[in-house]
Amino acid sequence: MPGVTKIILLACGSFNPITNMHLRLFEVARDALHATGRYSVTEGIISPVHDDYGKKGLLSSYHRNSMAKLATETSDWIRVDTWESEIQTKWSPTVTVLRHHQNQIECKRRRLDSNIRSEEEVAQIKLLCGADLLESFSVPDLWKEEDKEEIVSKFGIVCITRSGSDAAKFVYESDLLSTHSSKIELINEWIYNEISATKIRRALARGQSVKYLIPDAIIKYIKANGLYGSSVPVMNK
Ligand SMILES: Nc1ncnc2c1ncn2[C@@H]1O[C@H](COP(=O)(O)OP(=O)(O)OP(=O)(O)O)[C@@H](O)[C@H]1O
Ligand SMILES: O=C(O)c1ccc[n+]([C@@H]2O[C@H](COP(=O)([O-])O)[C@@H](O)[C@H]2O)c1
Repeated sequence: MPGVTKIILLACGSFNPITNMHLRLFEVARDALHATGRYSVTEGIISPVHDDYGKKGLLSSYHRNSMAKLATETSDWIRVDTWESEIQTKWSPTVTVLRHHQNQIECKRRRLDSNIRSEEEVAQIKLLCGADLLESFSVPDLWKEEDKEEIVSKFGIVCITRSGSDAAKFVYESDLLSTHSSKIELINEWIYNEISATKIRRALARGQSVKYLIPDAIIKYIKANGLYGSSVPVMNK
């Protein structure tokens, strides 16, 4: 459609484990982007971080990817991509992951070129994140300046505002982000909740229920593999 930009949303993170909140980010983003009439979201990609990221308590990418794949089984547009966590031999900066996926799209298009009308535009990868990830841009020495610049100016960011954060103020106060504010979509999640992977891990370690917070298939996987300090309940043995 003329004037409508095709978008692929890429979410990077630990996904340790993936929660309903992570999946919800994609749905909220797609609805809001479509409502603008300017974008068509064609795909969502979840890219769990490499084990070398070294965050405390980070489970192996094997398990994190398996759970994310189970969680996306019922989606017809969100998928898990393991290039970052399994093909790479070390942690990759987020800009490298974005570049990889943009290249993939462009290579695929070249392969299909004869079947595609030349004026048809190629889909653009955008970083999908929560406000906490955007706000981590201000943590000293965490992100390289040139990476932040490339992420926001070349790819663009779709940020879902998490309760208690003030993403608009954060963009205003950052020279880099406000210069490129046309490349940043801030989307309000009105039906917000406080599900976080940290709280899920904590509940599991305490033997508390996480039903309705993460998909049932993942609860089953976690229990079956004894992850996060959970154990198989006696009656289910
Ligand atoms: N409740 C939430 N609202 C909005 N965005 C969220 C929320 N929870 C996570 N995200 C976003 O999901 C993406 C991946 O999250 P990630 O797994 O790294 O963090 P997390 O769920 O906060 O995990 P942890 O609790 O282990 O730090 C990030 O962009 C993060 O900002
Ligand atoms: O590219 C960077 O410099 C960079 C710096 C800090 C974090 N990231 C990415 O941001 C994500 C943060 O995940 P988490 O679980 O620490 O919130 C993860 O995918 C990291 O690879 C990326």
